Amino acid sequence: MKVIETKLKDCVVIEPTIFRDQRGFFFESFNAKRYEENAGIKLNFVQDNRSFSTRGVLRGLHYQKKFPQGKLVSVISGEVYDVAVDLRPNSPTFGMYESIILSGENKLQFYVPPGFAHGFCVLSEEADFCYKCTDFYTPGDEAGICWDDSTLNISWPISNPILSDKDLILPTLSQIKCDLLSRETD
Ligand SMILES: Cc1cn([C@H]2C[C@H](O)[C@@H](COP(=O)(O)OP(=O)(O)O[C@H]3O[C@@H](C)C(=O)[C@@H](O)[C@H]3O)O2)c(=O)[nH]c1=O
Repeated sequence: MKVIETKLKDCVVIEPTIFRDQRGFFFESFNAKRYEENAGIKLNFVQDNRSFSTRGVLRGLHYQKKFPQGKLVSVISGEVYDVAVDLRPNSPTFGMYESIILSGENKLQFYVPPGFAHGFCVLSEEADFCYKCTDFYTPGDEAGICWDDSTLNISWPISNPILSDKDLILPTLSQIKCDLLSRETD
């Protein structure tokens, strides 16, 4: 496996080693020992998620407040533009984002640490998306930032995305900044 650093502290891209033969391919999509030794991912994953979306769907940018989730995300089939935003107030890269194209073809994985917001938009006709989480989904703890926040200025490759009702009314980063800072001192 190859681990590629990003400009955001602790957020890495993983290129798994793919074994191909006449039958097709094989790869380890997770291995606790290797992912800790090579990519520094020490937290245990406790929940696996899968979502299916069609072209133009944008999910995000989501995070959990009291129970932050680290996410190891990848695409089984299709192609997405995936985004992580550093929301850790004490981080040198607070408020910055990283993006990557994930696809069934490139088989890349993106590790989005706890304390980040995460989202993606679908570039193919359909996308089958999967991710492991380091904490459980906690209804009521969910939060988000609007995808088109001008401060973040994310270079989304689509316009007029299809959003959930919940994602249509998310606040901006500046609107949640006080909340993030107050939680840091709790
Ligand atoms: C995220 C999640 C949702 N649900 C339920 C709640 C709801 O009825 C339905 C759809 O939920 P959502 O609209 O929040 O799904 P979605 O918009 O796909 O939310 C996900 O977006 C991506 C970008 C992430 O990073 C994830 O952490 C998660 O926030 O599924 C669970 O049961 N468990 C979960 O872990």
